[in-house]
Amino acid sequence: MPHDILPAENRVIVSANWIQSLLVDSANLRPASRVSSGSHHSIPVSTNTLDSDVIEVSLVENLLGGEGDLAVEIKPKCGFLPSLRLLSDESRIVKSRRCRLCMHRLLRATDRRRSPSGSARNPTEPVLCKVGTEESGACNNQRHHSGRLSWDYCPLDLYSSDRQRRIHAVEELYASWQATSGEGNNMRLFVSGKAMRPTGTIFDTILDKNSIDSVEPTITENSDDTACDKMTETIGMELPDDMRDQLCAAIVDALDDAHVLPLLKALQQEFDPIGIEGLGQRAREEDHYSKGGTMPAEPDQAINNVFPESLLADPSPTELEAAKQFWLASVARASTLPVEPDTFKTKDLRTLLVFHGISAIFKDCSIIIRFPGALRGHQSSSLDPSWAIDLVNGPKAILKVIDLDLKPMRKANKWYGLDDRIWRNALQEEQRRDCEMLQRRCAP
Ligand SMILES: O=P(O)(O)O[C@@H]1[C@@H](OP(=O)(O)O)[C@H](OP(=O)(O)O)[C@H](O)[C@H](OP(=O)(O)O)[C@H]1OP(=O)(O)O
Ligand SMILES: Nc1ncnc2c1ncn2[C@@H]1O[C@H](COP(=O)(O)OP(=O)(O)OP(=O)(O)O)[C@@H](O)[C@H]1O
Repeated sequence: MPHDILPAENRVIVSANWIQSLLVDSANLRPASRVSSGSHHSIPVSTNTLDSDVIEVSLVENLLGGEGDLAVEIKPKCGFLPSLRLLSDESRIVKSRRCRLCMHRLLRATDRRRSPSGSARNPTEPVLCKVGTEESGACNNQRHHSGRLSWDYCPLDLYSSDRQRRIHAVEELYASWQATSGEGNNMRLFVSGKAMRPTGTIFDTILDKNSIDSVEPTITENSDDTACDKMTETIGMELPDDMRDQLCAAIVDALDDAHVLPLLKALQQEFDPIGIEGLGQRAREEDHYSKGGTMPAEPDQAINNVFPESLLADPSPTELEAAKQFWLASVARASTLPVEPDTFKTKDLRTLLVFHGISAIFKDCSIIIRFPGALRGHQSSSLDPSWAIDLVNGPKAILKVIDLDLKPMRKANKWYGLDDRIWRNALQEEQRRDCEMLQRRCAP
């Protein structure tokens, strides 16, 4: 990543006691399920470190800005379709036409529908993207412009070379902000450094879920779930259409100026040549061959531990350096095409898993775009009715990429299992919908 799109960072020495009390005080801001799921590396303060009085920490610039600044955080997610040759006959049916995020959103909707209270809370069903080819990018989403209870943000739109599709993607991200009452993670808006909700209410911090819940009683009490689980029927004030359009266009301009999306997509794709499904298949093959057997015609259904523990240590500095050299070599080739999947037959499974973990970082990172001084007539404690966004006369937007920390390798089995659930559900949903359509057509 070029340094100019990374947050400025300084190493500073602070009191270990102070860090410890900060950790304790902030502990309950983090959703319990996220703490217990073990999805993160442990808090980087070892017992040893706390034995000394001081500790070196990383101080990162506040990207949200201050008084009068408007900031937007977006999480673009995965922007490409997997190589079809390496998919099973069944998964190819959906993975060739649906992007991962749209299928995941559908899985969440299915899970909600099946949960006892889910359907009542979420009257809408998200729309699946349906792509033609990735190149033509004929993303055939059904568009929702009137109601903002649902959204159909598709990353393939955002990463597309067609500006209209990029604009549409950002509009749908904005719709996700509205439909999730500002609690979704695909788009967040900040005014003078404070998280904003569609009602126009400004909160001290979006991490303070308690204050959000107390102000907005329709938010589910289960406040540690993911974006889609937060869909409620509550929609408050939204920006006037002209301001919203101005904002969406300015976001696309900032993304384009920084050339950040093609870079993210290249990193995602280059390090994920065969997909988690292909990696699982390879692991099964290696397991069978090492036991002297032959592969069964159908892959077994034991999806939870497809990768053995021995392959899941976190990457060593040597492995990370090798990955960096691999990336630099592919940049030097200056090819716009990803490395052919066949090339990876020579790479061992461990290397491919490390690569996959690196790809996962870029599929899950976020971008903060700040428009300095964009808010005219804005007071920090309230939204003055006369406030307006001026994205034309202010200084240039500042864009930075965040959340680029390494994913723990032990998540690989989870990634495999989730991918399996995601595509199987999409397949079932397609079949169910086809079946319903047929029934409607055939009804006397
Ligand atoms: O698997 P996904 O696509 O659901 O991504 C997870 C994210 O869910 P999302 O779909 O963006 O709402 C999830 O986002 P939230 O915490 O739900 O906002 C995390 O970013 C998670 O990564 P990590 O455990 O924090 O390292 C992400 O997990 P990884 O797959 O990146 O490991
Ligand atoms: N430099 C920054 N300036 C302002 N806000 C930031 C900055 N870095 C992160 N944030 C905010 O904090 C949130 C969490 O940061 P980040 O995603 O990097 O941490 P994390 O440990 O991965 O948390 P989580 O698991 O909840 O995503 C971001 O979504 C963003 O809103």
